[in-house]
Amino acid sequence: MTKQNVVVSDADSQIMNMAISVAVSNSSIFSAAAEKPPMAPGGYISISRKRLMNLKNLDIINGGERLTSWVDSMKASSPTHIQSSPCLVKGQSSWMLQHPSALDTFDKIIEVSQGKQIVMFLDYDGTLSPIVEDPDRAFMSDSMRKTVKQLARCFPTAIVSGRCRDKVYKFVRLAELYYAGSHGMDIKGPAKGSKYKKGSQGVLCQPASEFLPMIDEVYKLLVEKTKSTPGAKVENNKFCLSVHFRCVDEKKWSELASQVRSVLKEYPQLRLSQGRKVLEIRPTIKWDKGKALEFLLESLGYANCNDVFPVYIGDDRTDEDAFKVLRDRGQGFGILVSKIPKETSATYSLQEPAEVMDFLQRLVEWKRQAVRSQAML
Ligand SMILES: O=P(O)(O)OC[C@H]1O[C@H](O[C@H]2O[C@H](CO)[C@@H](O)[C@H](O)[C@H]2O)[C@H](O)[C@@H](O)[C@@H]1O
Repeated sequence: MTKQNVVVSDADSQIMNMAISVAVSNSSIFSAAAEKPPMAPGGYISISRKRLMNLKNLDIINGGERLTSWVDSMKASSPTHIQSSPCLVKGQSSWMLQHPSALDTFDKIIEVSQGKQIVMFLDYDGTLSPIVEDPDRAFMSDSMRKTVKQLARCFPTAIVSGRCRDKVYKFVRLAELYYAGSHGMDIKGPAKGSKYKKGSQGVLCQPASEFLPMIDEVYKLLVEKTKSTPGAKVENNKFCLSVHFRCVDEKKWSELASQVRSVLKEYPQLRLSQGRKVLEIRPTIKWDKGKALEFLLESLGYANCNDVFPVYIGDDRTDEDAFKVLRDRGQGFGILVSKIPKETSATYSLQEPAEVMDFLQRLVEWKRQAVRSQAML
């Protein structure tokens, strides 16, 4: 297995020149000589954005893909493979022009939201809490909790997470928020204390409830199957499952992919996608974080409404569904939390949870100031 740097050439939009290092094996992507792209200057391999997206967005239905594609995708999504290079720095600045910092453009953002109701959607892991090795210890700081609490007093606010709703609630511990767990497949309104609460606000939506027994069954099978792979961790997120490989030695990723695939091939009703060093398994129903966002806007009374301004902040591929919805609606915008250039439908960017907190605090400050000014009129 050889390691080579890959520069993503973006013929269509010429946006991205990000450099990632991919361990190139005899994968389906690179195996056929005719399919090998020519070497670009500087020893980089140049592949088209379309091909990279095929690799990155590998949405593997019931294990039909070649195993090497799984492993390539796991590597391509792995931050440990990102290396600094002049090309990356250049790519970073051109990407930042396309996706400016939401902090630097704060005044512009406020200007376009004028007269509209801002509604906030916040992903959890990597957005409100830093990414850590142990998923059970992804705690949110007290200052972030305080900020989100203040935010929810100013705007309707929802947490949209891949985690099961109960677990994300245990981390956030704010009853006044909307929660959409299991990648939006489990939505509940605020228990108390929200002026944006509508009706009784119990469970609002569980579109995958019939999959519960299957998810439980597959969870047990995956735990059993992957127990021989050191560091692998299967997380039951109620309507979906996560197989973590952050703590698995890279040499064992192929073994883990093979174990997961052997279980999933018996369950064509489930599909697999990828997050940050995690394989995500969920029902094949047409429901995702984007649909959850639309459902929540509707529940809040903002369906077909022109004066709403939804803002979605997230760091993961699963957040792209919500970014796309906002793009397509032409309402509000998405903010991608990332230190590195990524293909995204988000409009703006923030580097890390600390910057997310700064941005949320500025929103709160702006709103308070606006209310004060209004009261003085
Ligand atoms: O939608 P999110 O709230 O971002 O949830 C996506 C997954 O997040 C968690 O995993 C990620 O964070 C962990 C803790 O920092 C990290 O160890 C892991 O590598 C990341 O993938 C969560 O554990 C998953 O269940 C969620 O699906």
